[in-house]
Amino acid sequence: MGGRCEGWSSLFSSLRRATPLIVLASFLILFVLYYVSPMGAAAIYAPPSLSEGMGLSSATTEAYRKRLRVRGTQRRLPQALIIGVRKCGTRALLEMLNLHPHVQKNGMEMHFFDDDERYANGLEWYRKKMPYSFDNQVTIEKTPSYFISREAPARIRAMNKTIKLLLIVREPATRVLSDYAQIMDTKLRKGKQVAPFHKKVLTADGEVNDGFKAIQISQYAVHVLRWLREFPREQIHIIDGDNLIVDPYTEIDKVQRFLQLPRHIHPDNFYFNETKGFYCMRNETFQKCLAGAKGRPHPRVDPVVMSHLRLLLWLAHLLAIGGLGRNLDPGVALLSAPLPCTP
Ligand SMILES: Nc1ncnc2c1ncn2[C@@H]1O[C@H](COP(=O)(O)OS(=O)(=O)O)[C@@H](OP(=O)(O)O)[C@H]1O
Repeated sequence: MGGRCEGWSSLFSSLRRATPLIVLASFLILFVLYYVSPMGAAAIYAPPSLSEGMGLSSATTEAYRKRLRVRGTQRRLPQALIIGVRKCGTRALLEMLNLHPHVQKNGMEMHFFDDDERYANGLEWYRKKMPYSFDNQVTIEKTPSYFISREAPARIRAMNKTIKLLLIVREPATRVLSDYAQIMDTKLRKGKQVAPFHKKVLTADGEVNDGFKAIQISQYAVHVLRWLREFPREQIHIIDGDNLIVDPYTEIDKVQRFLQLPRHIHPDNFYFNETKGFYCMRNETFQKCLAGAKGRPHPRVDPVVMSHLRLLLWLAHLLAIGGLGRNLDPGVALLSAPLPCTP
């Protein structure tokens, strides 16, 4: 009897002696679980999969995502921006980069640097709109209209003169057609008429119609010159949007390197979706194709009109670069003048 009692009491006393050690070990385990558990990653990746499964709107998903805070994260100003060009694959680029664990996208177009009212809210307001990120992650925002904004380049430089800029372009006439397809879609939905493509892009005497905003946007050289006044060329990475459609990995891999990220995105992250006719994305936790508004069929246009437009836009680029031409002088006067807008 006495032997059994001695056994219990020695067990209790060793337990008592080990108590501080047990408490410390439990704290350590809890600490490690809290910071390293996959819940953190799950929280970050949960919204995209939820949005697919539950059909949440992207705005709802974005709002949900922005409220989630994982320990060790904070909201940061973007260290990279997709500045444009509209209809060149800016959304695909952002979503594809977001496959990288060191990238944290801001899903909504913020229009912070091209909208005076928003800009007046100040950088702290803008920072608070950004998603939570870890300190080894790059926060990326995309607003395609920064590209054509007069004010955006200097404002962005004032925020961070070493920021990395991503500019995705497509063959300029194809971009005009894509823009026209979107304008047409919106107008037809509202029961409005749309002028045929050739009437929108060319004047009656066969010149390029500079009054059409889609044409102004496709005159890349005029806008690029404005950016180059604020940023060195090495800080702007140009992505081939036509190639992103057919070979996304090659383009994304170049961006990974430009952003000095570990090479985490692989060819397997992309798969061709026959029904959609485009590449979709996947990683360990989700797969995603862009919504129907991306990759809508283009209206059929007379190939002669397209090649004429291509030639005229190419000439416009040369004139802008060479500083020749009546409307395309890249001098201060033109580059700082507001764009005429008659879409
Ligand atoms: N993987 C994938 N899936 C779907 N769409 C893709 C993809 N890669 C590039 N693209 C091209 O992206 C074009 C739309 O460009 P943006 O996202 O810049 O448009 S927008 O300015 O934000 O409205 C869109 O242009 P359109 O085809 O003219 O609609 C697509 O061709």
